[in-house]
Formats: sequence, C-alpha cells, structure tokens
Amino acid sequence: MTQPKSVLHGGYHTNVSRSWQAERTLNKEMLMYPIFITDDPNALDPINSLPDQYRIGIDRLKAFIEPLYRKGLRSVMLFGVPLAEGAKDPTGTNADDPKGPTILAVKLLRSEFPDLFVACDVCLCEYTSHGHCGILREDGTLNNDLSIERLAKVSVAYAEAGAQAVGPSDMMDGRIEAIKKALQNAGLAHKTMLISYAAKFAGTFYGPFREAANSAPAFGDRRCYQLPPNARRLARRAITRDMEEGADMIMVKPGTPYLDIVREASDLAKDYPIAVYQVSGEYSMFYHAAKAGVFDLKTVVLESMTGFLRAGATVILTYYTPHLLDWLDEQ
Ligand SMILES: NCc1[nH]cc(CCC(=O)O)c1CC(=O)O
Ligand SMILES: [Zn+2]
Ligand SMILES: [Zn+2]
Repeated sequence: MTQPKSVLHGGYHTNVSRSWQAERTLNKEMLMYPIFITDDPNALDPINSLPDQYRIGIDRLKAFIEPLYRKGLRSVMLFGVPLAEGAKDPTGTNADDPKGPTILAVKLLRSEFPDLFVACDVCLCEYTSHGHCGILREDGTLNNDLSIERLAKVSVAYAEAGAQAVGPSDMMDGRIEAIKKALQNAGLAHKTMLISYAAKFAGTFYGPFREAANSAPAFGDRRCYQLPPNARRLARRAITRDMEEGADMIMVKPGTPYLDIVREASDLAKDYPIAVYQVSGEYSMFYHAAKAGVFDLKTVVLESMTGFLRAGATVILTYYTPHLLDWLDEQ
C-alpha cells in the first residue's frame, strides 16, 4: 500500500479548522462603499451599467444610507456626478463648488452618521468638458503642474467640508506630495487620510463607471497617465514613490485581474493599510454571470473577497458592500 509521506487533509477537514487557515477574515469595517452623488437633489436614478446601484441626490442621501449604516456600513467613497447643462469646463471648476453635490454630501453624512468614515475620490474627469483627469495643454497633452495644483485645491475643499480621507484617482505625477503639502498648509493634514490610488491601471474594467459618472474622455484615452496593464515593475515604482510623497494608504485597482499587484503592494508597503478597488467592470461581470446561472452570486463574491484578503488587502472598495453587509450577517 502506498501512502503519501505528508497528509495535509487532516488539517482542514472541518469548517472550523478551515477557517483557521485564513490570515485575515472579512469583516464589515474592511468594506468601503463607492457611491455616486448627483446634482439633481431628488434623484435616485438606477445606473444601467451597474445594476442595483444609483445616482443619488442630496435630498435622498440620508434615507439611502440609513439602513446600510444600521447594518454596519462604516465607510463610503464619494464620487460627484454633475449632470446639469454647462456643469463642465476645461479646468473642472465645479469639482470644489461649495454648493456642489460632493461637498454637500460630505457635510450631510458627517453630521447625520457620526461613525461613518467619509472619503472623497478626487479627480477632474467628472468635471472637465474634455473628460480627462487633469488640465490639458493646447496640444491636448496633460499639464501636470496645473493639474496637481488644482487637485490639491479640490482636496483641501473636501477636507475642509469634513472629508476624513481624500483619494486622488487622477494618476498625475507628484499629486500625493502636492496634496499632502496643501493639507498641511491648510491645517488639515493631521485629520485627513491621503489614500493613494498608486497602482491604477488603464484598461477595460472602468466602462460601467464612466457611464455612471458620465466621465468618459471626449477624445483619446487615459493610457498616458494610468499604468499599462503589463507593468508590474512600474506599479512597484509608483507605490514606492507615493509612500515617499506621504500617502497614508496604498490602493490597487482594478482588483481581481491585479491580485499579484495587491501582493506586491502589501510586500512593498508592509507598514501601510492596503486597499483594493473591485471596480465597476468586475461588479457587473459577476452580477451578469450569476444571472446567467454561471455561479451563485453570494458564493462567488465572497470568494473574490477572500482572494483580496489572501493577496494582502486590508480595505476593500466594492459596489457589493450592501450585499455583503447582509451576507456577513447570514454566515
Ligand atoms: N478617475 C476617475 C475614476 N475613479 C474611479 C474610477 C473607476 C471606478 C470603477 O470602475 O468602478 C475612475 C474611472 C476612470 O479612471 O476612468
Ligand atoms: Zn479621473
Ligand atoms: Zn498620449
């Protein structure tokens, strides 16, 4: 009779012993819910490309968040979506409009939900007429200096309104340093977390988001500032650079196709919280595949969360947050 020299099976024969194999298990505090705030105060518009997700007006926001907060929602990432005629211009003037949806939403959420951590995505693409994430030169290429100056100003405005974190997703060079300095000069650095989307890759997975946020570029694409999908080493350089510039958290995005980068980030930035963003394309992919009977939605989403944790993530941004708050209670 041949017997294997080593027997691993005995170590994970039961539910309990299987649970002991994890270095980390999912809890509600790990989840950050990305939400879209629009400028029509009464809107609660379903987003076609992101089933079960909404563009929410300021007057609907409290009622939208309340039940989730009661279930244990502890953090959100806000995206402003201006839809009004004439809301966009070449420099994204409305990004820090004090009467704009993002700033109003920050104030409302901070005053209504004391234990909710409110983060704001910082970018210009939702607010620029050309749809790019920075300010452009005459020839259509990025003006990096003007862009980071503008992004720093917008970040300070969000922090001043009460945002506990700002997350620049524009991928300009030097934005982390510029924003950190601006927060320091404004006396806000000590209470504002700077989340660097350090390793954000250009690619196909943001399609549904761009429909949701009405932020597709009017010409060209984002390949000159977001990272090439093949670029593991460039991602490592961007992560190291952003740590040196003063980031408080490192994010990788998209998630599922870039788990190796999550592991790279958690190795490189081992003393930092590591966030992973399960982006719109991943959300919709799972949703539609489950609908088509490929697999059970809850099972596959929980498995994808396990993958993020195994790769080293400590914070997960996902549109499945509302589902997960329920699923975690069922377990
Ligand atoms: N810069 C804006 C931004 N911030 C987050 C996402 C994508 C999020 C998602 O797909 O869920 C994007 C889109 C993009 O870069 O085109
Ligand atoms: Zn952008
Ligand atoms: Zn180019």
